[in-house]
Amino acid sequence: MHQPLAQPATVTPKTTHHLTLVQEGVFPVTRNHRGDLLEQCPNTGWHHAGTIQGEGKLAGVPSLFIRLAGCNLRCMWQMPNGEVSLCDTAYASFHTGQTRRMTVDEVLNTVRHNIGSMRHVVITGGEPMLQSRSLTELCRILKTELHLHITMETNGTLFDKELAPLIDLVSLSPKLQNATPTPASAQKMNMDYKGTFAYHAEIRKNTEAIQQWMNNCRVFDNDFQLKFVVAHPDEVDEIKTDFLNELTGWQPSDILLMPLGGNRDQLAVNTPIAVQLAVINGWRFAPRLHIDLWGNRAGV
Ligand SMILES: Nc1nc2[nH]cc(C(=O)O)c2c(=O)[nH]1
Ligand code: SF4
Ligand SMILES: [Mg+2]
Repeated sequence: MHQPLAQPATVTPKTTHHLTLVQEGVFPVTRNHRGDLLEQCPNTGWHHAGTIQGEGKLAGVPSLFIRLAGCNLRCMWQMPNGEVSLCDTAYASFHTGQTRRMTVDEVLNTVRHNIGSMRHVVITGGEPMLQSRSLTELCRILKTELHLHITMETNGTLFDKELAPLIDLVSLSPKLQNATPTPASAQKMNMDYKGTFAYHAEIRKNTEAIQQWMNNCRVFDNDFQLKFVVAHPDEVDEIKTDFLNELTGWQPSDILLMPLGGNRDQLAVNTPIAVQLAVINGWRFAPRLHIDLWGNRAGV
């Protein structure tokens, strides 16, 4: 059962902004923003808060996650075997029926009551940059008062110069052509191809915004990673031509290949492909440890 440990005091409001999160909001947690113990244990199945970062340069590092709702893209991948793989967090990006509005103070207090010995928070989505003004207020306090390391996962289509200095590791995950819905893939998922899907191809690539993030990292001594989802060897040509050749100031160790797949079966197919392509090009392979551990469960 939960240990009756002394809890940090809930801090009185100092902030003014709100954030729109998914239902689980800050995860995995055992206490709410007031410090009360929750009845249910987190989706990890553990009786304590926290998980490990499953992806990227900091894979394996104990972390708390903050998942914001809404995304400016609607990704859908056609696997080489014809299967369609939807965004692994579609409930956060475009099936956002159940969201949760919290004040920045409520988010901060939830972090305070659950952070324990962890030193890392990961802000993810959906696309967190759609709420960059509120995020700036949140991150300023996460850094100045809680002294936490902040990773932000973003699709790299948007930049914000106020927020950038506050992000210790910006995890840029630009989307390749393979992520754009097609009439056939949308139909397979019983979704309407029209409307926002049509914008995917237009807005998914913004190398100016990516370069601004990378330049800011150099100025403020922060780090970045360029994380590409792959399922097919041809995608490496596109990564080089459309992204790496247009960008300056990266090293091979900043380029990560992550296998396409939101569940264990899809990952099992695409992991050997991503590993081989990483080895051939001198880049890194990025696992998805949370999917290995918990499958496609949310809030882990
Ligand atoms: N443990 C864990 N690691 C993660 N790394 C990136 C995640 C994401 O969904 O953005 C994620 C996630 O949802 N859980
Ligand atoms: S950009 Fe990321 S969060 Fe948004 S739809 Fe694509 S995979 Fe999902
Ligand atoms: Mg993700």
